[in-house]
Amino acid sequence: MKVLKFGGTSVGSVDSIKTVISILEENLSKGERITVVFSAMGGVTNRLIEIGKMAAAGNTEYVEFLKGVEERHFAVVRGLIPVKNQSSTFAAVRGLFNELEDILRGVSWIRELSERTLDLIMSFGERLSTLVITEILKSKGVAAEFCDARQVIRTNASYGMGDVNFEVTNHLILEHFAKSPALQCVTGFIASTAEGVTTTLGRGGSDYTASILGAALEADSIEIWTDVDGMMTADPRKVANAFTIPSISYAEAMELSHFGAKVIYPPSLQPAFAKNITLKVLNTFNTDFEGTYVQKSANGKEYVITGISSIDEIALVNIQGSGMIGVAGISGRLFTALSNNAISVILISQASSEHSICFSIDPKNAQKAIDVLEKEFATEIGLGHIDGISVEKNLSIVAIVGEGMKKNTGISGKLFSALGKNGINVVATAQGSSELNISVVISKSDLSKALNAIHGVFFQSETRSLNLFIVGVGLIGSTLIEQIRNQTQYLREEKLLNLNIAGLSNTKKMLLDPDGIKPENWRDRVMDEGVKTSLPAFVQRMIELNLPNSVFVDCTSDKDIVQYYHMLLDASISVVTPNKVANSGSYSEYIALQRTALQRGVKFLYETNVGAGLPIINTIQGLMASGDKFLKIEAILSGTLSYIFNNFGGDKRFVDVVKEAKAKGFTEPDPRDDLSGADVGRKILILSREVGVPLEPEEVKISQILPANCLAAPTVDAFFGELEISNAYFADMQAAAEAKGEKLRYIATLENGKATIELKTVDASHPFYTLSGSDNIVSFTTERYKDRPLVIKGPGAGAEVTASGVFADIMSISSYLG
Ligand SMILES: NC(=O)C1=CN([C@@H]2O[C@H](COP(=O)(O)OP(=O)(O)OC[C@H]3O[C@@H](n4cnc5c(N)ncnc54)[C@H](OP(=O)(O)O)[C@@H]3O)[C@@H](O)[C@H]2O)C=CC1
Ligand SMILES: N[C@@H](CC=O)C(=O)O
Ligand code: NA
Repeated sequence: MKVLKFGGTSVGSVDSIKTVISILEENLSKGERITVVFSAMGGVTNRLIEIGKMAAAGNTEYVEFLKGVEERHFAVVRGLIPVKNQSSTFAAVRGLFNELEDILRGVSWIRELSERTLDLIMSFGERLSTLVITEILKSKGVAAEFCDARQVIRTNASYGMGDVNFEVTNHLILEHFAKSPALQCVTGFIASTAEGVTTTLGRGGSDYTASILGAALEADSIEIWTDVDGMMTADPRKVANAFTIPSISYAEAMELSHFGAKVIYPPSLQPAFAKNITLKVLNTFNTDFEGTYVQKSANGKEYVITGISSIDEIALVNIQGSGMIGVAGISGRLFTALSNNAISVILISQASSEHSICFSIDPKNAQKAIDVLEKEFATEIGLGHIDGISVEKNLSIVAIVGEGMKKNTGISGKLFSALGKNGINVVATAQGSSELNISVVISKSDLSKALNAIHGVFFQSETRSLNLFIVGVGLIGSTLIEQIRNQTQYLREEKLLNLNIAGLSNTKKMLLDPDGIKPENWRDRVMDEGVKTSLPAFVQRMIELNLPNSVFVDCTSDKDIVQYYHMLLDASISVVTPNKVANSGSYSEYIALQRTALQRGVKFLYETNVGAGLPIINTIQGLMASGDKFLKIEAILSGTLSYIFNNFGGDKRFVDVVKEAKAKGFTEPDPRDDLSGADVGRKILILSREVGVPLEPEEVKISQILPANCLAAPTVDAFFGELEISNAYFADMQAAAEAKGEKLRYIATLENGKATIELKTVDASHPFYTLSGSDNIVSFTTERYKDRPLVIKGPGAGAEVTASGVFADIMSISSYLG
């Protein structure tokens, strides 16, 4: 035998009632013994309260409102009962409305709406819906019977939330059901006193009715039919990845619902839980879905936590003072005073120093709480034993819930690390010794970010998102987007990672979309929907969006963009860049960025600053972290110059090889940066800093390979013009080297704290002789690699290798964020 309860939305319209009827028919066709409880049609209870208040205020417009309610019920009768059977139901419905009209007239005469009268007014909602549905079932030949719960559920006279007398109630239920073999259609939410006065069951009322019936009748299960797919791991309006919890324990359901999950109200299901009855939360609008099973203990737990719940808005009250330390009874007095004034406390936290106690409450009680406590502790405040009482608003609570936390280590670590890595400050925290719940108080503006970040780390088999904001969609930026496009499926399937491009910009247009810009059509979207670029606006919007796991990717060579890095890192947003500007400015700037990233617990990654995708920076950082000491670095760090010296000669003019290098994507956006040695200068400067030599840019000694006329060229076009007329200069240089059987190499060296860059010729015995294409080569002589240096060699420029280095940095942030 089972009890089914249908909520307001399930019985809210002709269509939804049709579904309800088919669910009932299916049960009956299987020979199930069932009892059904109905809520009022969706919105009707609130409407009746409104109408009652209007009547009490003498506002006669309530009559119109009441007509609207009546029409909704008539529409159901017309829609679902055959014409020949309609008149008796219309008459019965009308009869109830006549009664209600009389009551409301009385209310409007005496201008008074007591809780007792309001309970009576509200009772019409369930009486009407249940009456109509019973008649529909009867018209379909089902042996159904209307059961007014006031006949079987007894409460005391606490109007608004009657206290159930279970002894009498259970007896009445058993008696009624013993003599009524027909399908009982029971009004939810309502009950009566022993004197027959109508009462209601308070929050979660119809669920309570189902639970009381289920427990009394020892049902096998209770089905709560609602309008969502069961209980979810988090509020789906805030966490797009939230999913239905298949199985949950009573205790977990209690904890989750305490913090806002409104699907069911488990305290009202206590009678069923006490009898160990399985509860199923099912969706009337998705009947095939399994829903959530609520049982004594949940089965087949896949995750260590069961769900995350939250309260959007709370106030945190803090009371502190040295006079509280070691003094017994302070908290007793505090909470008694609050309770005497009906201020309910949501969370409490006290440090073991006993210097302060903080607790959270509904913000609407904040002032009252202060007044109450200032009065209670007036003497202590006067004597200075208590400093005072402060209140902080605009806060939210997030709680992770689950029996899996019990005696399992690392869970709070995981929670706080997810918050920390996303720059979310924890204002207060509480964990009960039941280990069922860890709650944190955070700023309200971080709520959605916190929920998503926590959901991502605890429910790892779901796809996590990394939100990318890419500025610079030229050669490297656009290649990166293409690589992301090609990897989307692999990352989703194999790494459960969704790279969400949430922002894009070039110098002309920018587009931010937290829902994502697809790599397939980003050009069109930026063109069509983009607005005029403003970097400050881009960065500000990013910070405002406050998305979890955000990464800023700078694929420009812009000098001014760097000023935003600090702001971004400070807002706990990681930065990835191939742009060398930030790390090759002043040493203090370089160090400041490293420190900010470290302090904020986010990443600033720039592997492609040197040698494009070759693992040069990572190798140095690994060696440094493990305590190695660098004695010497010798390197070819320009893909462009490497390519030029590997391909120049014969009948190829120097200028043409430079143009080829540019066309192959090896050069800087301005190729003068490569040929002037500036780019290599920046790279050896960055390497110096990475190995602990704090050089300034002007300390790098660069010997020029360009003649003065090329260096002086004011524009890129003019520069190419000067290269054309200087061909003999380069040809002579090359010929001289060839004559010796040697090759030209532009070599950067760091030794004894000094960085130099020189054009040298190397013979066949030199390790740098055999380079080809755009190869870079770096030779590290360290204390551990002293006799034979550690050498890294390979293509050190080009769109694909650079973009893939940027991609790898992005992936390492994804692993870091967990
Ligand atoms: N090529 C290579 O092998 C390597 C390159 N790098 C570095 O990669 C970076 C990008 O190089 P590359 O792709 O060739 O350069 P491109 O000139 O092709 O692209 C630069 C992009 O940045 C945009 N941009 C520039 N300034 C701004 C700004 N202030 N606001 C918004 N957008 C801006 C440009 O917009 P618009 O299109 O409107 O001009 C363009 O989309 C450089 O820093 C380079 O040093 C690093 C390692 C290797
Ligand atoms: N222009 C650079 C690209 C990589 O940083 C080079 O040629 O090496
Ligand atoms: Na690199």
